[in-house]
Amino acid sequence: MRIGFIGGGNMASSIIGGLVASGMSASNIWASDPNADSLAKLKSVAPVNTGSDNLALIAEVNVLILAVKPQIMKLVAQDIAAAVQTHQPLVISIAAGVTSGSLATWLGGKPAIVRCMPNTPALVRSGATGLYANAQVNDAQRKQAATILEAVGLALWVDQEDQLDAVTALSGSGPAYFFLVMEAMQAAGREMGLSDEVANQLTLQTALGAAQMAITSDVDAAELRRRVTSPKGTTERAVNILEDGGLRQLFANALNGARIRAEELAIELEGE
Ligand SMILES: NC(=O)C1=CN([C@@H]2O[C@H](COP(=O)(O)OP(=O)(O)OC[C@H]3O[C@@H](n4cnc5c(N)ncnc54)[C@H](OP(=O)(O)O)[C@@H]3O)[C@@H](O)[C@H]2O)C=CC1
Ligand SMILES: O=C(O)[C@@H]1CCC=N1
Repeated sequence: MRIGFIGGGNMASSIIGGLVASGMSASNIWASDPNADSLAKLKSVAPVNTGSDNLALIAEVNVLILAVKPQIMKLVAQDIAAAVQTHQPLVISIAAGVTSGSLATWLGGKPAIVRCMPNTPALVRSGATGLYANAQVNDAQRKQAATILEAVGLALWVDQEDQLDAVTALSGSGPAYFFLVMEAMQAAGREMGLSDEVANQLTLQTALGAAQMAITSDVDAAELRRRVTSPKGTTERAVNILEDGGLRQLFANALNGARIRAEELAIELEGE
Protein backbone atom coordinates (compact mmCIF):
# COMPACT_ATOMS: atom_id res chain seq x y z
CA MET A 1 0.00 0.00 0.00
CA ARG A 2 1.07 3.53 -0.77
CA ILE A 3 -0.72 5.82 1.64
CA GLY A 4 -1.07 9.60 1.29
CA PHE A 5 -2.31 12.01 3.96
CA ILE A 6 -3.79 15.35 2.96
CA GLY A 7 -3.38 17.38 6.14
CA GLY A 8 -0.37 16.56 8.28
CA GLY A 9 -1.57 17.77 11.70
CA ASN A 10 -2.25 16.05 15.01
CA MET A 11 -4.31 13.11 13.80
CA ALA A 12 -2.23 12.37 10.70
CA SER A 13 0.85 12.44 12.91
CA SER A 14 -0.75 9.97 15.37
CA ILE A 15 -1.77 7.51 12.64
CA ILE A 16 1.57 7.79 10.83
CA GLY A 17 3.49 7.24 14.08
CA GLY A 18 1.43 4.12 14.75
CA LEU A 19 1.76 2.80 11.19
CA VAL A 20 5.54 3.15 11.22
CA ALA A 21 5.72 1.57 14.69
CA SER A 22 3.69 -1.35 13.27
CA GLY A 23 6.40 -1.97 10.66
CA MET A 24 5.16 -0.01 7.64
CA SER A 25 8.01 1.65 5.77
CA ALA A 26 7.94 5.47 5.97
CA SER A 27 8.94 5.50 2.29
CA ASN A 28 5.41 4.22 1.45
CA ILE A 29 3.77 7.15 3.26
CA TRP A 30 3.22 10.64 1.83
CA ALA A 31 1.86 13.74 3.58
CA SER A 32 0.86 17.06 2.10
CA ASP A 33 0.28 20.19 4.15
CA PRO A 34 0.80 23.92 3.56
CA ASN A 35 2.00 24.35 7.14
CA ALA A 36 5.79 23.90 7.31
CA ASP A 37 5.65 23.47 11.11
CA SER A 38 3.22 20.56 10.79
CA LEU A 39 5.45 18.87 8.22
CA ALA A 40 8.55 19.37 10.37
CA LYS A 41 6.72 17.82 13.33
CA LEU A 42 5.64 14.92 11.14
CA LYS A 43 9.23 14.37 9.97
CA SER A 44 10.27 14.14 13.61
CA VAL A 45 7.75 11.29 14.03
CA ALA A 46 8.88 9.38 10.92
CA PRO A 47 10.87 10.13 7.73
CA VAL A 48 7.80 10.13 5.46
CA ASN A 49 7.66 11.87 2.06
CA THR A 50 6.34 15.39 2.58
CA GLY A 51 5.28 18.29 0.40
CA SER A 52 2.66 20.97 -0.01
CA ASP A 53 1.16 19.85 -3.33
CA ASN A 54 -2.00 17.78 -2.76
CA LEU A 55 -2.29 16.89 -6.46
CA ALA A 56 1.30 15.61 -6.69
CA LEU A 57 0.64 13.42 -3.65
CA ILE A 58 -2.47 11.83 -5.23
CA ALA A 59 -0.39 10.68 -8.22
CA GLU A 60 1.84 8.67 -5.84
CA VAL A 61 -0.68 6.74 -3.74
CA ASN A 62 -3.49 4.18 -3.89
CA VAL A 63 -4.97 5.06 -0.51
CA LEU A 64 -5.74 8.70 0.22
CA ILE A 65 -6.46 9.76 3.80
CA LEU A 66 -8.19 13.13 4.17
CA ALA A 67 -7.04 14.54 7.51
CA VAL A 68 -7.94 18.22 7.30
CA LYS A 69 -10.39 20.11 9.53
CA PRO A 70 -14.07 19.53 8.64
CA GLN A 71 -14.53 23.23 7.83
CA ILE A 72 -12.05 23.13 4.93
CA MET A 73 -12.92 19.67 3.62
CA LYS A 74 -15.21 20.99 0.88
CA LEU A 75 -12.53 23.31 -0.50
CA VAL A 76 -9.86 20.62 -0.36
CA ALA A 77 -12.15 17.98 -1.92
CA GLN A 78 -13.16 20.24 -4.78
CA ASP A 79 -9.48 21.09 -5.45
CA ILE A 80 -8.48 17.42 -5.68
CA ALA A 81 -11.66 16.13 -7.39
CA ALA A 82 -10.20 15.78 -10.90
CA ALA A 83 -7.06 14.04 -9.63
CA VAL A 84 -9.13 11.60 -7.54
CA GLN A 85 -11.29 10.81 -10.58
CA THR A 86 -8.14 10.16 -12.64
CA HIS A 87 -6.21 8.04 -10.14
CA GLN A 88 -9.20 6.44 -8.32
CA PRO A 89 -7.56 5.92 -4.90
CA LEU A 90 -9.52 4.53 -1.99
CA VAL A 91 -10.51 7.70 -0.11
CA ILE A 92 -10.51 7.48 3.69
CA SER A 93 -11.91 10.49 5.53
CA ILE A 94 -11.26 10.93 9.24
CA ALA A 95 -13.12 14.25 9.56
CA ALA A 96 -15.79 14.60 12.24
CA GLY A 97 -19.25 15.31 10.86
CA VAL A 98 -18.41 15.15 7.14
CA THR A 99 -20.80 12.61 5.58
CA SER A 100 -19.66 10.28 2.83
CA GLY A 101 -22.52 11.70 0.72
CA SER A 102 -21.21 15.29 1.02
CA LEU A 103 -17.67 14.14 0.31
CA ALA A 104 -18.78 12.13 -2.75
CA THR A 105 -20.64 15.18 -4.09
CA TRP A 106 -17.59 17.43 -3.62
CA LEU A 107 -15.23 14.86 -5.20
CA GLY A 108 -17.60 14.09 -8.10
CA GLY A 109 -17.73 10.77 -9.96
CA LYS A 110 -18.43 7.71 -7.83
CA PRO A 111 -15.55 7.66 -5.34
CA ALA A 112 -14.93 4.70 -3.04
CA ILE A 113 -15.07 6.27 0.41
CA VAL A 114 -14.41 4.83 3.83
CA ARG A 115 -15.43 7.30 6.47
CA CYS A 116 -13.88 6.58 9.82
CA MET A 117 -13.38 8.06 13.25
CA PRO A 118 -10.00 7.23 14.82
CA ASN A 119 -8.47 8.73 17.95
CA THR A 120 -5.06 10.07 18.94
CA PRO A 121 -3.84 7.00 20.91
CA ALA A 122 -3.24 5.57 17.41
CA LEU A 123 0.19 7.11 17.97
CA VAL A 124 0.98 4.42 20.54
CA ARG A 125 -0.93 1.73 18.60
CA SER A 126 -3.75 1.85 21.16
CA GLY A 127 -6.21 3.71 18.98
CA ALA A 128 -9.91 2.96 18.65
CA THR A 129 -11.60 3.50 15.28
CA GLY A 130 -15.12 3.13 13.93
CA LEU A 131 -15.37 2.64 10.14
CA TYR A 132 -18.14 2.89 7.56
CA ALA A 133 -17.83 2.07 3.84
CA ASN A 134 -19.97 3.53 1.05
CA ALA A 135 -21.41 1.30 -1.67
CA GLN A 136 -18.47 1.91 -4.04
CA VAL A 137 -15.93 0.34 -1.66
CA ASN A 138 -15.03 -3.22 -2.74
CA ASP A 139 -13.86 -6.07 -0.49
CA ALA A 140 -10.17 -5.48 -1.22
CA GLN A 141 -10.55 -1.80 -0.29
CA ARG A 142 -12.41 -2.67 2.93
CA LYS A 143 -9.46 -4.88 3.82
CA GLN A 144 -7.02 -2.06 3.00
CA ALA A 145 -8.86 0.36 5.30
CA ALA A 146 -9.11 -2.21 8.10
CA THR A 147 -5.41 -3.10 7.72
CA ILE A 148 -4.40 0.56 8.16
CA LEU A 149 -6.58 1.23 11.18
CA GLU A 150 -5.93 -2.17 12.80
CA ALA A 151 -2.20 -1.44 12.57
CA VAL A 152 -2.76 1.42 15.03
CA GLY A 153 -5.28 -0.21 17.38
CA LEU A 154 -8.84 -1.53 17.49
CA ALA A 155 -10.95 -1.02 14.33
CA LEU A 156 -14.67 -1.83 14.24
CA TRP A 157 -17.12 -1.44 11.34
CA VAL A 158 -20.52 0.18 11.91
CA ASP A 159 -23.54 -0.67 9.72
CA GLN A 160 -25.06 2.78 9.60
CA GLU A 161 -23.15 5.94 8.87
CA ASP A 162 -24.93 8.02 11.52
CA GLN A 163 -23.48 5.71 14.19
CA LEU A 164 -20.14 7.41 13.49
CA ASP A 165 -21.46 10.49 15.30
CA ALA A 166 -21.83 8.35 18.44
CA VAL A 167 -18.37 6.86 17.81
CA THR A 168 -17.01 10.41 17.55
CA ALA A 169 -18.59 11.32 20.89
CA LEU A 170 -17.42 8.13 22.61
CA SER A 171 -13.95 7.26 21.34
CA GLY A 172 -12.99 10.02 18.89
CA SER A 173 -13.24 12.70 21.57
CA GLY A 174 -12.89 10.14 24.38
CA PRO A 175 -9.16 10.51 25.10
CA ALA A 176 -9.85 14.11 26.14
CA TYR A 177 -12.32 12.95 28.81
CA PHE A 178 -9.75 10.60 30.34
CA PHE A 179 -7.04 13.27 30.14
CA LEU A 180 -9.41 15.65 31.97
CA VAL A 181 -10.00 13.07 34.70
CA MET A 182 -6.22 12.61 34.97
CA GLU A 183 -5.75 16.38 35.30
CA ALA A 184 -8.40 16.52 38.04
CA MET A 185 -6.93 13.58 39.98
CA GLN A 186 -3.40 15.01 39.69
CA ALA A 187 -4.61 18.38 41.01
CA ALA A 188 -6.49 16.71 43.88
CA GLY A 189 -3.37 14.72 44.78
CA ARG A 190 -1.30 17.91 44.87
CA GLU A 191 -3.90 19.66 47.01
CA MET A 192 -3.62 16.81 49.52
CA GLY A 193 0.11 17.48 49.81
CA LEU A 194 1.72 15.09 47.30
CA SER A 195 4.53 16.40 45.13
CA ASP A 196 3.78 17.07 41.45
CA GLU A 197 5.81 14.06 40.43
CA VAL A 198 4.22 11.64 42.86
CA ALA A 199 0.67 12.88 42.11
CA ASN A 200 1.27 12.69 38.36
CA GLN A 201 2.93 9.30 38.27
CA LEU A 202 0.44 7.63 40.61
CA THR A 203 -2.45 9.01 38.53
CA LEU A 204 -1.03 7.80 35.22
CA GLN A 205 -0.06 4.36 36.49
CA THR A 206 -3.51 3.95 38.05
CA ALA A 207 -5.18 4.88 34.75
CA LEU A 208 -2.97 2.41 32.87
CA GLY A 209 -3.54 -0.35 35.42
CA ALA A 210 -7.31 0.16 35.47
CA ALA A 211 -7.52 0.12 31.65
CA GLN A 212 -5.30 -2.96 31.34
CA MET A 213 -7.30 -4.77 34.02
CA ALA A 214 -10.62 -3.86 32.40
CA ILE A 215 -9.37 -5.06 28.99
CA THR A 216 -7.93 -8.36 30.21
CA SER A 217 -10.52 -9.23 32.86
CA ASP A 218 -13.44 -11.57 32.28
CA VAL A 219 -15.71 -9.44 34.47
CA ASP A 220 -17.11 -6.01 33.59
CA ALA A 221 -16.06 -2.58 34.81
CA ALA A 222 -18.86 -2.41 37.38
CA GLU A 223 -17.65 -5.63 39.03
CA LEU A 224 -14.03 -4.45 38.98
CA ARG A 225 -15.16 -1.22 40.66
CA ARG A 226 -17.05 -3.19 43.32
CA ARG A 227 -13.90 -5.22 44.04
CA VAL A 228 -12.02 -2.01 44.89
CA THR A 229 -14.85 -0.74 47.06
CA SER A 230 -14.62 -2.17 50.57
CA PRO A 231 -17.82 -1.77 52.64
CA LYS A 232 -17.62 1.44 54.71
CA GLY A 233 -14.16 2.06 53.26
CA THR A 234 -12.44 4.92 51.46
CA THR A 235 -13.48 4.10 47.87
CA GLU A 236 -17.13 3.88 48.90
CA ARG A 237 -16.94 7.42 50.32
CA ALA A 238 -15.34 8.77 47.13
CA VAL A 239 -17.63 6.89 44.73
CA ASN A 240 -20.71 8.05 46.64
CA ILE A 241 -19.53 11.65 46.29
CA LEU A 242 -19.05 11.16 42.53
CA GLU A 243 -22.46 9.47 42.17
CA ASP A 244 -24.20 12.14 44.28
CA GLY A 245 -22.53 14.79 42.11
CA GLY A 246 -24.22 13.28 39.07
CA LEU A 247 -21.15 11.87 37.32
CA ARG A 248 -23.09 9.36 35.19
CA GLN A 249 -25.59 11.95 34.00
CA LEU A 250 -22.77 14.42 33.40
CA PHE A 251 -21.04 11.89 31.11
CA ALA A 252 -24.32 11.08 29.36
CA ASN A 253 -24.89 14.81 28.75
CA ALA A 254 -21.30 15.38 27.62
CA LEU A 255 -21.27 12.54 25.10
CA ASN A 256 -24.70 13.50 23.81
CA GLY A 257 -23.44 17.06 23.39
CA ALA A 258 -20.50 15.82 21.33
CA ARG A 259 -22.80 13.63 19.19
CA ILE A 260 -25.16 16.54 18.56
CA ARG A 261 -22.17 18.74 17.60
CA ALA A 262 -21.12 16.11 15.03
CA GLU A 263 -24.66 16.17 13.58
CA GLU A 264 -24.61 19.97 13.50
CA LEU A 265 -21.28 19.94 11.67
CA ALA A 266 -22.76 17.66 8.98
CA ILE A 267 -25.73 20.01 8.51
CA GLU A 268 -23.52 23.14 8.46
CA LEU A 269 -21.12 21.60 5.95
CA GLU A 270 -23.86 20.21 3.67
CA GLY A 271 -25.47 23.63 3.62
CA GLU A 272 -22.34 25.44 2.46
N1 LIG B 1 -7.52 15.52 16.83
C1 LIG B 1 -8.24 14.43 17.08
O1 LIG B 1 -8.22 13.86 18.19
C2 LIG B 1 -9.10 13.84 16.02
C3 LIG B 1 -9.36 14.53 14.84
N2 LIG B 1 -10.15 13.96 13.88
C4 LIG B 1 -10.38 14.67 12.62
O2 LIG B 1 -9.14 14.74 11.98
C5 LIG B 1 -9.11 15.92 11.16
C6 LIG B 1 -7.82 16.67 11.43
O3 LIG B 1 -7.79 17.05 12.80
P1 LIG B 1 -6.43 17.44 13.50
O4 LIG B 1 -5.34 16.57 13.01
O5 LIG B 1 -6.72 17.52 14.94
O6 LIG B 1 -6.25 18.92 12.89
P2 LIG B 1 -4.91 19.74 12.64
O7 LIG B 1 -5.30 21.17 12.51
O8 LIG B 1 -3.89 19.36 13.65
O9 LIG B 1 -4.40 19.20 11.21
C7 LIG B 1 -4.93 19.59 9.99
C8 LIG B 1 -3.79 20.02 9.10
O10 LIG B 1 -4.28 20.28 7.79
C9 LIG B 1 -3.58 21.39 7.30
N3 LIG B 1 -4.22 21.99 6.12
C10 LIG B 1 -4.96 23.13 6.04
N4 LIG B 1 -5.33 23.34 4.76
C11 LIG B 1 -4.83 22.32 4.02
C12 LIG B 1 -4.87 22.00 2.64
N5 LIG B 1 -5.52 22.76 1.76
N6 LIG B 1 -4.22 20.89 2.22
C13 LIG B 1 -3.56 20.09 3.10
N7 LIG B 1 -3.50 20.34 4.43
C14 LIG B 1 -4.12 21.44 4.89
C15 LIG B 1 -3.52 22.31 8.49
O11 LIG B 1 -2.62 23.38 8.31
P3 LIG B 1 -2.91 24.77 9.14
O12 LIG B 1 -2.64 24.44 10.57
O13 LIG B 1 -1.96 25.73 8.55
O14 LIG B 1 -4.35 25.12 8.89
C16 LIG B 1 -3.11 21.33 9.57
O15 LIG B 1 -1.70 21.16 9.61
C17 LIG B 1 -10.35 16.73 11.50
O16 LIG B 1 -11.26 16.63 10.44
C18 LIG B 1 -10.89 16.10 12.76
O17 LIG B 1 -12.30 16.13 12.80
C19 LIG B 1 -10.67 12.70 14.00
C20 LIG B 1 -10.43 11.99 15.13
C21 LIG B 1 -9.69 12.50 16.26
O1 LIG C 1 -12.88 17.65 18.58
C1 LIG C 1 -13.05 17.28 17.41
O2 LIG C 1 -13.94 17.82 16.70
C2 LIG C 1 -12.22 16.16 16.85
C3 LIG C 1 -13.06 14.99 16.42
C4 LIG C 1 -12.86 13.96 17.48
C5 LIG C 1 -11.73 14.44 18.24
N1 LIG C 1 -11.35 15.62 17.86
